[in-house]
Amino acid sequence: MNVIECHALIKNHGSRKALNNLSLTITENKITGLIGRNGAGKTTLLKIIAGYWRETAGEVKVFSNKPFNNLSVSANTIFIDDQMNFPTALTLKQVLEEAGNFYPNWDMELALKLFNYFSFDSRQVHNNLSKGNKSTFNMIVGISAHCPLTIFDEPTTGMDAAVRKDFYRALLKDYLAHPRSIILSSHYLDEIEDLLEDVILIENGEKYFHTPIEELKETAIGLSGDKEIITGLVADQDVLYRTNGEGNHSYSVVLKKDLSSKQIEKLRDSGVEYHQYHQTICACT
Ligand SMILES: Nc1ncnc2c1ncn2[C@@H]1O[C@H](COP(=O)(O)OP(=O)(O)OP(=O)(O)O)[C@@H](O)[C@H]1O
Repeated sequence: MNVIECHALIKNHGSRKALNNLSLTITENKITGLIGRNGAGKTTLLKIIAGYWRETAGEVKVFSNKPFNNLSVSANTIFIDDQMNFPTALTLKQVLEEAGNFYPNWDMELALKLFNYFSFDSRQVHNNLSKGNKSTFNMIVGISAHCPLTIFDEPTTGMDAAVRKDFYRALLKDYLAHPRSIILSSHYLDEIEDLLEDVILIENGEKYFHTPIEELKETAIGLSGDKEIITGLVADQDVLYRTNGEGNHSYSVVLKKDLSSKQIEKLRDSGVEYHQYHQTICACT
């Protein structure tokens, strides 16, 4: 079943085009990574999918409904980011208790387990938490809600490396027990690649590729350097993504990995940089 369908989606923020004719389909019960550099349009896309923002043009369907201001979509969706606010009069523990009234699949046992594991104090209030602890608490809400569509927009802001690792482990463990549709946006594919089934790369509001992660791992390499040399080298290759910065030496491509060792040697001799796929994508940030 398709959980999300976007067709020719456009979103303008004033004169700025944040999404530009973007089409994609996400099927149910998958963890999908949404990758792109700053300003690529990730948050805009996710807020439209979550029903917070209305598209300028094109079509978006979530659970077969237009998501903007739609009660059925919001009952089945949770959107976690670092701007989340909770009532200031409630302690963290009370927030977890109240969440059970909002989310029909709320797993209080899991919420309390994670709450204790990450050493939260039940009397604390959300407003007074550090940036990293806010993200950690938000993530506990996001996982424990067991929403059919769970969206994490840059969920690890401020978390240190150990907590990020624990979060990804907790998310994967819970997803395996309770499969659902999860979208995880990040600048860093290498950090989340072990969780993902599919990856979507967007750039300048457009989709560059949407592919199973295993396929990407097996088949992709990145090249960057002189545009003319690279264009000549990849003329007969299956290019997944290309970006054309300013000047001759900022051209990058991600392509299917069927270069011979001779070709790779030639690349290095000609000054073209050769990377594993994720290093090139991460370098976009
Ligand atoms: N509320 C807004 N008003 C005006 N412009 C906006 C607004 N939100 C986003 N934009 C613009 O839309 C474009 C896409 O921004 P968006 O936040 O969706 O990108 P992103 O990929 O999530 O970036 P980041 O990784 O930095 O969070 C950017 O050019 C941004 O400046």
